[in-house]
Amino acid sequence: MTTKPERVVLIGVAGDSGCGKSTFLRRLIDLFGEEFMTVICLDDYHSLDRKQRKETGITALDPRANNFDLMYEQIKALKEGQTINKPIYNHETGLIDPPEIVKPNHIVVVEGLHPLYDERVRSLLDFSVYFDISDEVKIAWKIQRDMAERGHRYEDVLAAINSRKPDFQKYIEPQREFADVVLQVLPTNLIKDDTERKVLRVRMLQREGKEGFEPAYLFDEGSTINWTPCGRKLTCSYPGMQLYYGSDVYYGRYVSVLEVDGQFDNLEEVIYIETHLSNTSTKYQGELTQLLLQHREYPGSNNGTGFFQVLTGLKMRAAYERLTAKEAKLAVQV
Ligand SMILES: Nc1ncnc2c1ncn2[C@@H]1O[C@H](COP(=O)(O)OP(=O)(O)OP(=O)(O)O)[C@@H](O)[C@H]1O
Ligand SMILES: O=C(CO)[C@H](O)[C@H](O)COP(=O)(O)O
Repeated sequence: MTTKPERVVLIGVAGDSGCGKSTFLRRLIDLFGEEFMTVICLDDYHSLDRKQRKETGITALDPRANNFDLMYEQIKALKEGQTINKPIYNHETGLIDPPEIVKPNHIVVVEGLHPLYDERVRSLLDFSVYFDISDEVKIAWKIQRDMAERGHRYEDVLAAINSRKPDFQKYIEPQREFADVVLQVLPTNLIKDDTERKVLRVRMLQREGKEGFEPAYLFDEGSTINWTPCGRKLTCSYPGMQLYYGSDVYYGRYVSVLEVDGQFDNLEEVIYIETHLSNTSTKYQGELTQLLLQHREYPGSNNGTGFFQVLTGLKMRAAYERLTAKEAKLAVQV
């Protein structure tokens, strides 16, 4: 940590395992800097260790396997500027290790399966995102990672995903109702019966009416836009690229929707898309493209997943700047 924060800004990053949360956190570090930001992984609040879960048949996704009272007390304490003694869940051993000291920081990110599940924890968050990856894409990503990097067999990966599904639908997925931004990753509409899942359709749902959050839009705020940017200024090989902007109702609330279907052939050309977006919360024209280019090696940098992850990060930075400026103003008035 650099200096003692006047105001701790709390960010929630929710989603199932293997949905791109770690990649997103790396993008947040690019924006805030490692020193300025502390990440709390909510797996550390598992109250049942691996053996206990196996014995009881309760999964880690089930609230009964997690200590929400402690989670709330400790996140609240951090937000109030206090140091906490946080438990640690050890993924290597499956055991709960002795706790560690965590100091408050300017930005505290709470990431994992349940940041929006408990009403008390949720109410502490200043900004939140939910990673909503469709089953088809989740399976493709998990199979690619677990087979290539962890030596798992195809059938085992599939069985693991299926065994988590009932609790995922009961306890994890419903949290998307409460997120300020939902990033949906779906199969492309550009290829009929695509099975490779390399080309993706990505949607960024931005909550309307949240104080200080101005959703990004394409061309004209409030309109419905379908845009095919391929041509002289954007190189698109097969199957091309399609953008959409419009409004929708999501869990009974208005959201602004931005969508990118397809992939970028040349990342430098993303600037062309960026210049047609407004309310991006960038500090200069081209910053979004620059941030993408900075880590072109991250998964998804060449499609809507990377693009919208960066845009969501910029919205979080804007929230941080607004909240800390407000705090500073109040301090001057006192
Ligand atoms: N945008 C993307 N495009 C393609 N593959 C991706 C993308 N994001 C993530 N993946 C794949 O999914 C894997 C998991 O991503 P990541 O580690 O960011 O997710 P996570 O939610 O933090 O997972 P875990 O909780 O299991 O650590 C990556 O190794 C990569 O194979
Ligand atoms: O969904 C998860 C969050 O990352 C894990 O499955 C959960 O934390 C249990 O971990 P492990 O499988 O290592 O015991």
